[in-house]
Parts: sequence; C-alpha cells; structure tokens
Amino acid sequence: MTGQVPAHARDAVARTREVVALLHAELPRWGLVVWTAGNVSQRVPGADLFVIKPSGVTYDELTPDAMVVCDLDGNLVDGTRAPSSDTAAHAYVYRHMPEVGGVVHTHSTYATAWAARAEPVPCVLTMMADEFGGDIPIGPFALIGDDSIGRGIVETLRDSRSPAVLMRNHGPFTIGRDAKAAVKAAVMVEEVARTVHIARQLGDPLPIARDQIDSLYARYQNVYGQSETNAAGPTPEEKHA
Ligand SMILES: O=C(CO)[C@@H](O)[C@H](O)COP(=O)(O)O
Repeated sequence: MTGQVPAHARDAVARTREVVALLHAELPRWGLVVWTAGNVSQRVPGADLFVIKPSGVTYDELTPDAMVVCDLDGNLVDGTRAPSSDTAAHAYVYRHMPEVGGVVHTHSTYATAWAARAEPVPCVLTMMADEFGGDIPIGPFALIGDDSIGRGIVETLRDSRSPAVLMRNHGPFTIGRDAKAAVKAAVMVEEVARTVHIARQLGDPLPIARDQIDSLYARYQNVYGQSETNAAGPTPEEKHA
C-alpha cells in the first residue's frame, strides 16, 4: 500500500465502495461474466482515487469492504487484497479522460466474439445509433497488466461517440460519466453484438444513413427518459396547442 485515504475523502470512498460493490452484482445478473472475468470501477468524487474490485474474487464475495481503493497511477491506497488485473487500464483511462467517472470490462460472449475477429459492430439498429452513435469500434491488441490496454481504450474512444470499445482478441471495455452508465453500456454492447450476429445469419443487415444515426443519437442523448424538461410530459393543452 502506498498511501492512505485523506480524511476529507473518507465518506466519499465509503459511498463509492457501496456503489461499486452493488454494480458488480449487475454483471452476473445480466449474464455478462463467467466466474470472476469482469470488473467495474468508479472515481471517488473530490479525490484522485477510484474504487475497483480485488482480483479473482467471486461476485458473491464482493461486498463494499472487499473493494479496493487505488490512486490514479493504479497503486493500492486502501484495501487488503490485490486489485483487479485490469487496474492499470482503468487508471490510464481516468488519467487521460477527465470526463469519465466509471469504467467496466467484461468478456461477454457476443461482444468478445466480434473482438476475436477484430470486426467493428456495424450500426444497423436504432438502439446502436441511440447508445453508441455509430459503429462499435475495435481497439488494438494489448497485453494485460501495464498501460497498453488503457492506451488502446483512450486512443480508440477519445474521438468517438461510442462508450464501448472491443479490444482485439480480448473483449469489451466501456466508459461512462459514472460506473452505472458504464455498466449500462456493457449491457447494451452485448445485446447489440448478439442481435447483429443473429441478423448476419439471416442475411445482410441494412445500414442506417449517417444523418439518421445523428438524429437518433441526439434524441436519445438529450430527450429520452426522465430529464428535467420532459419528466412530466406536455399537458393535454400543450399537446394540442
Ligand atoms: O482478462 C482478464 C485477465 O486475463 C481479466 O479481465 C479477468 O477476467 C478479470 O480479472 P480480475 O478483475 O478478477 O483481476
């Protein structure tokens, strides 16, 4: 261990431990992982720290106390177990993408099958336009344990609307404003990788025109769901005005 959680960050660390522990349970719930093969992390608000799971520990053991806290160089700051083997990759993303608050990695089956062939998933579904704003890109081949994976993620996603990259021969890494958003992207990438794979078995999926992708993306990112402006919806008078 190289440091200590500063006093001002202790409450935020405790809250982030809880969030990250709960979100790890979503990975098996959505069928995205086997055994211990996936990880979630989230930045600690107000500190240069993030919370991630310990390496090789089964999901039912991942309580808040079991989580580990690392600095943005991937050094262990708080926790009793060795951090995830993908800690360096998560740390690299946090150092180079300040807007990212959560990172997820899985080896979910269909997304990883596309990664094994190094083929981007083409944007042939409205759900893809909504969530990814285009194709889901392929990142380079990279060895596990140093900055290589993180560099590949950042190089691929920095100028992309996609919150997901399929690292060649490895699997999906997803990013989000927080860990929940990154988990959502991990769920979505597996779903669309599966659907497009099935569509391919049946024939040639039809592309969506660029301007239609842009329009779908803008609506989903800005209007879909319960934003402040549309939570209540228009009144009947407004609707018929
Ligand atoms: O790809 C790898 C390692 O080969 C990892 O993604 C593991 O599948 C999960 O590792 P831990 O987070 O448990 O270290």
